[in-house]
Amino acid sequence: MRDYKIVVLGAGGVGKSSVTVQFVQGVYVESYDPTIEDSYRKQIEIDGRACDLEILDTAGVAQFTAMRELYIKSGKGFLLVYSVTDENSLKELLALREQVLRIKDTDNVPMVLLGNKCDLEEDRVLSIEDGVKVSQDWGLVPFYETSAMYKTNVDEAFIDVVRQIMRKEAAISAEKKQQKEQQKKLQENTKSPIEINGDINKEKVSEATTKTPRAKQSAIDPAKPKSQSKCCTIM
Ligand SMILES: Nc1nc2c(ncn2[C@@H]2O[C@H](COP(=O)(O)OP(=O)(O)OP(=O)(O)O)[C@@H](O)[C@H]2O)c(=O)[nH]1
Repeated sequence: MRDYKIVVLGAGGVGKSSVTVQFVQGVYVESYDPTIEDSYRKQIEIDGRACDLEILDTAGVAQFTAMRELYIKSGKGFLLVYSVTDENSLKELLALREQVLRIKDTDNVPMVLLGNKCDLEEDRVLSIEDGVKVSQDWGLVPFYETSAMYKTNVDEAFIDVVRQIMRKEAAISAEKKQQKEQQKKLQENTKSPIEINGDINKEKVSEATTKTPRAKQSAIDPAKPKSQSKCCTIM
């Protein structure tokens, strides 16, 4: 079973805990209790592979965000959550994504963008198009409008990020394998024929052995031309 560490990030009150608890336990948390840090585990089969997910529900409110950098360092995949009822929560995500890319030191980080509370149509201030626009600006990061309350797109979002991690890990191990093979080929090519082929080795050794006396002879025979003696010395 493989381990997948997923980190849920976003502003305070957007529904990070609700989305996480709905995915892990299948229940909706109505009350609001600002998170400091909660860790959940869930075992799930994705594409025929058993996965052990460790999900870190992080703090959104400013006074609890000191540990964020550490969470990001340890995370393999990220759920970036905003609320469709809160314009600022989407703006906050822009800075959060930058922080993730900076800490990970790559643009290729498994992540999904979640516009949560999509059931609250009357309070909505951000449209689907607003989310799509951000997803496009981020290089087509998968985007889901979710409702933790109705479990809309919640499983889909988590499974998407795990699949991204799987693809990334597969690509990295394929690249490592290719590099090893290239290195092996390079080493073989730089070896002399004597080292590569045992038979050649024997042949060369016996040839060299049988030729050595002649070489010595020609070297001490002043009657032989110089070019011939050089040839024998090389062997
Ligand atoms: N209608 C509706 N309410 C939601 C949804 N998701 C969360 N809520 C409510 O929004 C409030 C905040 O949800 P939380 O899940 O605690 O938010 P959070 O992002 O974890 O908040 P912090 O821990 O402070 O960062 C709670 O009262 C939830 O019941 C949703 O999809 N629809």
